Amino acid sequence: MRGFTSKEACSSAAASAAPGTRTVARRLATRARAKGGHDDKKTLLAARGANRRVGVRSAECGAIANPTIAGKDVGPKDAPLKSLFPEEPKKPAPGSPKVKVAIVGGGLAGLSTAVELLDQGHEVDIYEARPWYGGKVASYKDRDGNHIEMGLHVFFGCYFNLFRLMAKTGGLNNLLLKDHTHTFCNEDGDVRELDFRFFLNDTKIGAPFHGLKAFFTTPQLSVADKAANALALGTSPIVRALVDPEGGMEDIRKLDDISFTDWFTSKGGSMGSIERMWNPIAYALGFIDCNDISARCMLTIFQFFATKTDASVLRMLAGSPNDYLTKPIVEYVEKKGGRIHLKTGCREILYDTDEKTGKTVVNGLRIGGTKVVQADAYVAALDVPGAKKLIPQPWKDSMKQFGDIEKLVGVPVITVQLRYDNWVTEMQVENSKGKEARGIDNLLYSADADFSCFADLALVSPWDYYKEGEGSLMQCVITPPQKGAVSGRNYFKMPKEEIVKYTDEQVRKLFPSARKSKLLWSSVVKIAQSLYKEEPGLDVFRPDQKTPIDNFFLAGSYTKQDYIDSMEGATLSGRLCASKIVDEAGKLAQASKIESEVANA
Ligand SMILES: Cc1cc2nc3c(=O)[nH]c(=O)nc-3n(C[C@H](O)[C@H](O)[C@H](O)COP(=O)(O)OP(=O)(O)OC[C@H]3O[C@@H](n4cnc5c(N)ncnc54)[C@H](O)[C@@H]3O)c2cc1C
Repeated sequence: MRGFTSKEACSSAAASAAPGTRTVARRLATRARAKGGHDDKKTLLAARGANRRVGVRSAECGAIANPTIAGKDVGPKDAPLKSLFPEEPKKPAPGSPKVKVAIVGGGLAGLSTAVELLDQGHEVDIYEARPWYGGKVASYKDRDGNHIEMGLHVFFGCYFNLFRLMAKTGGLNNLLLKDHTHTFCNEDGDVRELDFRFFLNDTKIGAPFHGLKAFFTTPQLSVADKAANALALGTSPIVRALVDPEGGMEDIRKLDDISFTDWFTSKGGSMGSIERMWNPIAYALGFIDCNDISARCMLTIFQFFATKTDASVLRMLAGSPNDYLTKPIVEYVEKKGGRIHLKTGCREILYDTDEKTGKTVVNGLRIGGTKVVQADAYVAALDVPGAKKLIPQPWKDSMKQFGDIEKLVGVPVITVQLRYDNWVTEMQVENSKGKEARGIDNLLYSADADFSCFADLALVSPWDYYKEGEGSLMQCVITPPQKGAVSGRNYFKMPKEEIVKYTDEQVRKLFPSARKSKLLWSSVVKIAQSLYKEEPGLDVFRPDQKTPIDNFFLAGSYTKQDYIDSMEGATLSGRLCASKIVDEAGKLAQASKIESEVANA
């Protein structure tokens, strides 16, 4: 019936420790809120400590706490590949040229670009179309004070660039460590783990052995599927990556033309593993299934999981993305003199093309209605639909790098929040102490629902989402929303009430405790084009951050970088973009014609 089969004794310790400590954390956090939000630092810090204790207890019973995630310790030595963690920029020499940079887009990529440029002493303005910053990782409060998120965000242990950014801007302690397991929820409370916790005589056993242990012991796959899995992954570039990570990645890049299903089954992998394990993971990574996702995308992640012990550990924000992820970054930008202009979308890129040389130079951005702003360098830190719309058609027609962007598409996704009066993931877990109730404080996957990944925000991110007297706040990511993974329903066309009805029905199908619970509140966020669709053959069309136009650059998770479309990819793209601007600063300053911001009628 149920999971947690490996290490019952360990589950028992976690079960007895976690709810207790969580309750303390919740009470303290609630008290802090009651005392006027987040101003009562002492109480909040106490809550923070209580939450950390959940991680500490978990570590004692086998989950891997990552002691290197502590600001100063995050560095290239931890990154799986050189290409994933650019060198730290050198301190600018006195008198080195400074440039003024206009960044369009206030998502993580735009913010990351801004932080890097400001740290190098350059001047930055960010122009964001929406009334809030953060892009796809944004959240805002509705009229009743509920935090509405663009999507459920999970942090893998290999987010070295994002951890570096969060450490720099003071937000790293806002991440809560989860048990080192990946949890699959099947119908009727049948929860099964892929358990990376591996200790022999109290010695932590790391990569690749913890991964092998996880895959060979998981009850989510049959013995036959495990054997087929071993055959397929055992002949993959991951094996090369174990001794030669850069070489392994080279081989993985070559697998962009084939879907994960085609590659995996050609190597002897079974459809059983695809259906019960890899599809939910593919949906969580790229919002598409294994038939649609490229083998490169999946194997990139597997490589990190296989070669770095803590790459597969999950962390989640202590509260809403706005308060605990983007706000510290924005405050850092503003403290360093950067300016963020919200509700200030860029309508048009203004440029001149020399008829003789064919050379194009950007000379301004049309912002809002009629205002024009000028800078030495311009960055489009946009999502795929935003970039397609803003980049001038003549550029797409004449410069391949811009034309290629038209070949990329965004995938739709729907995020549903459901607030219950009870703890819906609470399970009767049987272990050496008997039966006890346990809520699941981690990211959850399911092959039995139209939402393939989800979490109880009241447990995983309690500082904003735990509410005294109420229960779970399930945040469910419906992928693919045009043909629900299990039901085939077209959610995108449905009104909100119907989406909520079907999502709630499926929560009840998965968790028996949900069947006794009352749905109190719900919200639905639809994004028609979110991540770029990582289907076979498209990686080659991702544009570099440097473009054929000397004073125009690109950033964004969809641009060329060795990570998948993600928060880490967006942050990395910002670092790459900033370093390319810094490299060109002398030329850009010399070529600059701007004197001040001009307003044109
Ligand atoms: C539902 C969901 C769940 C996700 N879960 C995870 C996860 O668990 N882990 C993970 O790592 N990643 C996750 N992601 C992916 C992650 O959120 C993105 O990869 C990342 O945030 C992209 O950042 P970006 O800055 O490149 O793009 P965006 O966040 O899209 O930012 C682009 C910005 O440009 C602005 N803009 C567009 N046009 C204009 C214009 N003309 N003028 C001014 N501004 C403009 C937009 O308003 C937006 O703010 C998830 C995404 C979604 C949608």
